[in-house]
Amino acid sequence: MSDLHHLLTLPERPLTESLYLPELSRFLSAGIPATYTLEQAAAYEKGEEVTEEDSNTTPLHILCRSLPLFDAKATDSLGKDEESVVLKLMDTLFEYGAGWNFLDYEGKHIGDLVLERKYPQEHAIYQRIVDAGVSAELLLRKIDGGEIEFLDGPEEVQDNDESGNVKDTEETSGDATAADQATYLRTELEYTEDALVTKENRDGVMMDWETDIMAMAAKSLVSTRCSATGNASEDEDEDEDECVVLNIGFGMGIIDSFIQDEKVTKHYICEAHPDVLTRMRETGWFDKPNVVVLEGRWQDSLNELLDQGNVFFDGIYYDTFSEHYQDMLDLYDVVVGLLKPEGTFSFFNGLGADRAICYDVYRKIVELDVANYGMQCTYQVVDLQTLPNWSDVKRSYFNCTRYYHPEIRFA
Ligand SMILES: C[S@@+](CC[C@H](N)C(=O)[O-])C[C@H]1O[C@@H](n2cnc3c(N)ncnc32)[C@H](O)[C@@H]1O
Repeated sequence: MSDLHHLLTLPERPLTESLYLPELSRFLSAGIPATYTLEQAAAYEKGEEVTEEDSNTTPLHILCRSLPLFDAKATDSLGKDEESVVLKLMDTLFEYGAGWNFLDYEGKHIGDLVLERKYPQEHAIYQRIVDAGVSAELLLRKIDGGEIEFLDGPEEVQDNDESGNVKDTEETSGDATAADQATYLRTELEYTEDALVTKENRDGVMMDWETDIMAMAAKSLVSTRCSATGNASEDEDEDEDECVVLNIGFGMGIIDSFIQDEKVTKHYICEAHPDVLTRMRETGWFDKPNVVVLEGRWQDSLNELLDQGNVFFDGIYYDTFSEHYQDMLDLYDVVVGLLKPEGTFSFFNGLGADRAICYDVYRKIVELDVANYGMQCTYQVVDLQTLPNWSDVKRSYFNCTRYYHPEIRFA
């Protein structure tokens, strides 16, 4: 282990600035990279080369792994002064270019390690990593000139990892359905008892563990205007009190059934996949008196509605498949044009949900992005009672125990 790495094992307590900070700065200003990994140090000692496949146990990993367990009552837990030293060490490492998104020799992210040491997600040390992630992602966007390579997952992608229902940005060999919309729309789908999957690859397009989330989302969409208890359509002034809702992505129709329970005046459903549209025909969705089905991709149908200029929504929900965060950014442009001033926009939030830290980074990114449109995003945080069972689908797309349900409204 190099001296830099040893320093970050926090060998001496209590942690003080004078004990740690000048020493760390000395190493880094002497040219040791803040990303210098244990693997590189080991290879150097043996006179070997580090291969690309090697893991990346960075100085930040060593620091996070070495934190005392968080326990407010324990005598050896971090005091406030020590916490501030740790934050300064992190700041220094980030200033010198430490990456926030590497996986160490156990496939762990620095965020995972802090949580493993029992620090709560609200803790300043964990939040420092979130902030680093947000800054890095926003910077990457600028550097890429708008080509967003957004949180494809940390540097090494494990089996079974995938970002959520903007359902992934990671392409895997021989399977582009989750990554490429055109491929997905040509792919045959199959409805099973509790899921909608791609027939050949068994990619989960929609699964019924999301039912409680869909119920909550349906309530949000009608929250400012109407609900089953206060049926707006029976009011005298139709225009004033009508409640018009749009759902983008039918899937298993779970949210649409909940929306129907709310007795909305008009319920638009936008769906692009031919197999799903067939299912909707077979199950009577085209015949429901208050349902308008917009066939085709939202990118086409919703722009037509915008051009029409006479349909506005109290609630808009977005939950598609094989789209990327860039698509959501495009959608914000449409949402601001179609949402009524007091309306609610929400979406299935699987953004970065293959890992708690990435999920927390996305949580903030969305807040910042919608703020650019004069909108505010608030989250209901829900402890998931039913965790997904991935045995029948190829890859999981949600690995967190808490769900952040977004409600976005004009501020
Ligand atoms: C995850 S499912 C939606 C599940 C739904 N929320 C439910 O409660 O069952 C995603 C759906 O979005 C549809 N979809 C994907 N891309 C789309 C697009 N660009 N426009 C419209 N629908 C799309 C898919 O065909 C699929 O039916």
